[in-house]
Amino acid sequence: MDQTSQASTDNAAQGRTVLRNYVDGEFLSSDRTFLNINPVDGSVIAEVSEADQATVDRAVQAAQRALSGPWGKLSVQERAAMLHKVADGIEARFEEFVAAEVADTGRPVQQARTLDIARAVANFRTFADLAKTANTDLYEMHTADGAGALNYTVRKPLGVVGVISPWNLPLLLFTWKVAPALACGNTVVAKPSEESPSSATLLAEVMRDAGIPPGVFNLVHGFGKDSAGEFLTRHPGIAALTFTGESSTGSTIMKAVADGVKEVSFELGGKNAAVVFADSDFDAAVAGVMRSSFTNAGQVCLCSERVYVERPIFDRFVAAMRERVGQLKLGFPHEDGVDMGPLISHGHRDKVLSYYRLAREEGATVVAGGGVPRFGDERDQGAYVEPTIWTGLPDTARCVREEIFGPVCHIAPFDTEDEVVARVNDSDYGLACALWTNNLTRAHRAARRIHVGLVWVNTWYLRDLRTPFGGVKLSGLGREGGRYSLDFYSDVSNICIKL
Ligand SMILES: O=C(O)C(=O)/C=C/C=C/O
Repeated sequence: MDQTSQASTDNAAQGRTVLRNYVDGEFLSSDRTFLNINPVDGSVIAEVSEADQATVDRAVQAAQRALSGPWGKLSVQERAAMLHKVADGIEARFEEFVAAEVADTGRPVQQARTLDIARAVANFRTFADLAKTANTDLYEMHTADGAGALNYTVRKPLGVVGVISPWNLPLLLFTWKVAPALACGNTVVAKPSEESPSSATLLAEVMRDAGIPPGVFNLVHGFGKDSAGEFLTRHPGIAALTFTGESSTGSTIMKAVADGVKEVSFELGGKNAAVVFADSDFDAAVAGVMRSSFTNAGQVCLCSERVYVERPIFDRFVAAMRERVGQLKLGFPHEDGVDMGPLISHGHRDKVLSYYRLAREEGATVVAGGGVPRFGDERDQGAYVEPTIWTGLPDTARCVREEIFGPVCHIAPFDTEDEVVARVNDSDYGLACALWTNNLTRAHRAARRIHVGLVWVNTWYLRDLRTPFGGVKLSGLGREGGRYSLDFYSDVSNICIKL
């Protein structure tokens, strides 16, 4: 491992950029690298230095030391001020972060600007301020001797927090975890997805330049078996682990941390429903379901892959969706008005296309899409798929029950509220649901009956960062957001004083 002060270097021999790990304030290359591929055209963006067990050990040890260094002595106000400086640093290099995110994912530049990087800044600022202003509990207690007792709660750092984040909203989700973990006084060893390492690596430079002390924030790259993610999960020096990704991986991580009885926060998969009642604002519902089905090429854990439409408007709704899907512009990230980019990788595209084939085998009517677009240029080497709509499948179909994580939805009619609530709840997942209705009483009633962590009514993915975020069943464990993050990233202790 050679140590340098820069997040990346040029591999002159190959003419490639090499992304580094960041451990104890130093950027480390390694003799093992993997390729980071641009999903727009299949080109190589960079080589990524893979962190071996020794590097992960070094990172955890540095993070442990940092807890008792200057970082551990900061007041919450001083910590918050540093996190605001990190947010300032992201803003100062905003376009570099946009470019990094777009290179790794091929998403429209407009989305990277208005969602991904903007939310990274918001995540740091929100949790810096929440940590400063959050209250804790105090209970005055009556006692038999009449003197009473006082109970008050204190939040203390957990220690070293392990972060494993996904490729679908890379910097948004990476900072959704790193920001509160640091705001609560912890130190962090974080592993971004191998599919989207660039923005997290750039963040390491911003952390260093903002004055975050060495060892407080550490970044390790890797993927697959026997790699940084596993080393991190199993490491005895990790006090808690937060993970966003597939449910099956979450289950594997849970087994790995079980012996150490570590705290885990999981934001996992979903097979989310959108429910459109006949009394909804039709155009708003069409626009909303287009967003919730095709945003980020359907690669958001909150996307609607199941759409239920009340029968009187079913045919009209399907026709409107078919027309709108035909108008979606698939293109290069920098093109004006582009709605959708490629999937994250050829591997993920193979998975989505396997469901496109399965749907036909299960008897779906392919209302729109169902294949691979042909551009006649370098995008044909990318990972694009057509946005797709199905109808006609039974609720038991695999395409209606399994998470596909692509730009696709199945639309089915329903007749009564009781029926659709039961069908929405008939799922192994329970993350999010979007309801479209102008009947206020029904909105409240149905929202409470649906077994998920997040319900949106007449909107989708409208986020107040103070609210709890997470799912039930296979969609996850725990809640993050607002004080829920403060409670997860802290040891909460009660102190009882006898008066
Ligand atoms: O918006 C958020 O804070 C969030 O966690 C989004 C998660 C999306 C997962 O695919």
